[in-house]
Amino acid sequence: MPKVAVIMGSKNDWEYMKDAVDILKEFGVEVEVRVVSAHRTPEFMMEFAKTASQKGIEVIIAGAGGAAHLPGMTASLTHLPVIGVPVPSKNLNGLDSLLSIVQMPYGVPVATVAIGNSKNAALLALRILGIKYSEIAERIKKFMEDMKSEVLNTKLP
Ligand SMILES: Nc1c(C(=O)O)ncn1[C@@H]1O[C@H](COP(=O)(O)O)[C@@H](O)[C@H]1O
Repeated sequence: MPKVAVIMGSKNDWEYMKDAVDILKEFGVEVEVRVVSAHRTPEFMMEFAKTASQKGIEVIIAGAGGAAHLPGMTASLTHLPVIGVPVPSKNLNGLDSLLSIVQMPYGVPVATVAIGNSKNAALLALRILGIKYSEIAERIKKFMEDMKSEVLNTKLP
């Protein structure tokens, strides 16, 4: 069974990260969900990132707000693909989170989605898994077809 980790810097990020977990589960993916913080639990973050692959995790989605170091630090400690979700912050509405996550130096990529868009993080993780798991690729294709039909059949007043 494919396995994805969804980690976040604080329990307060859950409201933004929940959608990713729901979508992954809907597609039959096993999800490990945890609060992990590069700032508040640095040793645990290191252990989590270093052992993720051995535990069968294939993609990591990391959400964080403000000085959002979690996705980048995680990516520096594992070869697995890391998708960063900039969580909306109180004072700067997530622009700080976005810039913290997206501006990674050469050699340590983090695939960054839009502010608060954990749904796209899940869909990107599924596309990555689809390379290995053909049933997931087929479901993503169907999802795209359904979305297309919905848009084409939209009736405006
Ligand atoms: N950005 C990070 C990291 C990290 O990057 O390691 N750890 C916590 N945080 C963020 O701090 C914000 C406020 O957290 P609290 O609401 O718990 O004070 C959250 O959005 C969290 O992601």
